[in-house]
Amino acid sequence: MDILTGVVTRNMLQDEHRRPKRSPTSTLARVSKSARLDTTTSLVSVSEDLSNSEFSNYKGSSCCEDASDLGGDISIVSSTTDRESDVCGIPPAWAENRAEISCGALPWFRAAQGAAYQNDGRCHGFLLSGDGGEHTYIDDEVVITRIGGDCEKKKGQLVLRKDQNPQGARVRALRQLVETGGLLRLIIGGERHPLGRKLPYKYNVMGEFRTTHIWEEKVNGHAAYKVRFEKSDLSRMSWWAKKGSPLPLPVNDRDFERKPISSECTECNQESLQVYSEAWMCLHRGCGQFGKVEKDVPRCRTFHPDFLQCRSRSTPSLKCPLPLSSNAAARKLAGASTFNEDGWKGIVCEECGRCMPRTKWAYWECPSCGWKLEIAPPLVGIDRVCLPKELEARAAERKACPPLWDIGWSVDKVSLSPYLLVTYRLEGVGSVTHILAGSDTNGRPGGPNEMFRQLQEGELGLERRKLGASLVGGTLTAHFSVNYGMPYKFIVPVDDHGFAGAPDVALRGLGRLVWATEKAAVSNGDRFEQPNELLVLGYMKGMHIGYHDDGEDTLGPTVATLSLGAKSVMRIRMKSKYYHGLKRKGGKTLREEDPVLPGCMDEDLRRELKRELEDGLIDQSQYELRRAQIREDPFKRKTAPKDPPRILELNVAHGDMVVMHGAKFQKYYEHEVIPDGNLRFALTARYVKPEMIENARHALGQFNLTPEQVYNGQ
Ligand SMILES: O=C(O)CCC(=O)C(=O)O
Ligand SMILES: [Fe+2]
Repeated sequence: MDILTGVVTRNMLQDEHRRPKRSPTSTLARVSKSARLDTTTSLVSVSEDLSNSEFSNYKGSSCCEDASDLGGDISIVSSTTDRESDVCGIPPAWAENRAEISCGALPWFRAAQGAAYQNDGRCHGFLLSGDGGEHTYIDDEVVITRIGGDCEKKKGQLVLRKDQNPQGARVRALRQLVETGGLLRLIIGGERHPLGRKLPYKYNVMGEFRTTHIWEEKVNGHAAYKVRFEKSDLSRMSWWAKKGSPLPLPVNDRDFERKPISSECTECNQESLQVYSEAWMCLHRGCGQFGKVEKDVPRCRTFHPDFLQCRSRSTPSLKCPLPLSSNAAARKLAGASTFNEDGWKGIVCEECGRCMPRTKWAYWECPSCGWKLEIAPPLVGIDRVCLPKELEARAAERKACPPLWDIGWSVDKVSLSPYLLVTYRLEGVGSVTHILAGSDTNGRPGGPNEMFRQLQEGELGLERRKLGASLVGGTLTAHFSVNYGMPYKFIVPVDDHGFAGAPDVALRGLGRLVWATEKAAVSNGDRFEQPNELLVLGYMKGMHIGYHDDGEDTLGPTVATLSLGAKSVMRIRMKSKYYHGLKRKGGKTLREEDPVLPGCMDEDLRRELKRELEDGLIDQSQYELRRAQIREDPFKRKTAPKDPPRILELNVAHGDMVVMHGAKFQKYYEHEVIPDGNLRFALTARYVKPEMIENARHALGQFNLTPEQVYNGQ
């Protein structure tokens, strides 16, 4: 097989070991539970001699859809899997968790949550998971499920909580597919997927389907939408067919005239299909007969055979508009700028079909089989990520950013000249020091321009890591990182990079940040603690770091960052729990500790009350009661802001340094950084308390800077 062109040779197709082990074909059709009423099911097809059957046309053991069948652009999906499964083939793409399936590898399914992925009003992909519950039916060609949404979890089950909106985006997008005959792709997977068979992977791409029907039913007293999908290519066996299933009936032998029964409602005079065998019911929510059946009719559970077995003729010209995988877009990056958004989206492994996010800076690597897609990133000059006027401005000509809240600040052109020094002070909490750079320092030998190049040339070991707290398991950070020196939070021990082997550019950065840390700490009248850890972050276009603090108990009070490359905005705001004085955002329980920070909600009232408590005018219980009363009022106000307002929004440019100082600052405030441009690095130095780290790892944080790496502010 030629990996690059994706040509799969005939020999490969006949490669014996790639074929599925098939038991002799049964002469009986698999009759699904709900189709039991009709034993003359049209799915029966018998062929003992597989070599003469359509089967030999299938690639590898995937006796059905594969990458190219699906209009995809991945070169090959290996046909073997050592996974145990009850099905006869393997999916064209798969994933081990929800974050992988929506990592961008599948351009038609980028939904981090929910069952459907829509874009521009069109539904491109739909995930069948256990959430469909008993409402989901699947056989080898037909899928019936509820469309999801508007549910709440009750005893582990998703329960509809209101009538579903007929104008909702998902309903409209699926209805549009019914009307136009457009195709979408389905995925099956999750914890309790609805197919009672062992599937090869956690999440499995099924293939292309048409959306044949969308209708309303009464579920738990509410109007709920259901949808019927039908496999678009009926000529091939579905990979999810049970091992040993007969081949599908040849297309030419099928009865395309078979249609579901439709009857008119005596009350609303509208037609409704007979979906269930047990009874016909009106499927129009406005009608008094909606969802009603005769009293003695058993609960409708079995789909009517005509509804299940009717088929639409395939239209070969119909294809899904988006390619199966984003591999072609990723491959185009070779030789171009790899730092655009496609550069960090996932791709599908061309060996084993796994959806894999980009976790490494310079390549994609499959965590299952090790297959790699490497792209030699071109060197991006600083003039490609900064405008000429940004590169030419001298520090003294740059504008300081006024605070967005009433806090003390000063602008100083002298103390750190040629830098512009802007200091923001939060009384009793700490400070933020912004050291603005300009053309006078950036272009110097060993300075930021050179460092920006060095960072791209070196093998730093930048990786995207798993987010500790995330709604969707397996979610990765939206930036790459590598840690040097003392160990720091999420970095696992095997990734330890001591300063001893650190590249020159990391040590140069450290030298600058030692200087900036000292200046900031001393100007606050505090002791200077020399940093012993350096975190390098790399951002490609569209990446960022969301709101967080750097206040782990292993860290000292000063955090200094040097910014290189594209400009960015750094936002700082009070944490919600201190702003609202609540234990949890949106909750009712008050925080015991209420520092009453400048600018917090109901600041004056809360401060006055605190004073009364401290002066002994009220006791703790009165204090709590009165605080609850204060909180009640503003919360009833519809205008109560959901998120605390920002206090600072700094425009951080190439060469700038920002120092946050004060343990309380990290405790009460949080920051985020949103780069604006193709490529940016941030080097952040902190002091990790050695007493909190095992002795054997202390040496990692020791360093000796050469005279060139020491920085003196020039
Ligand atoms: O990218 C930046 O400038 C900030 C990085 C940061 O906040 C961190 O490393 O904790
Ligand atoms: Fe941070």
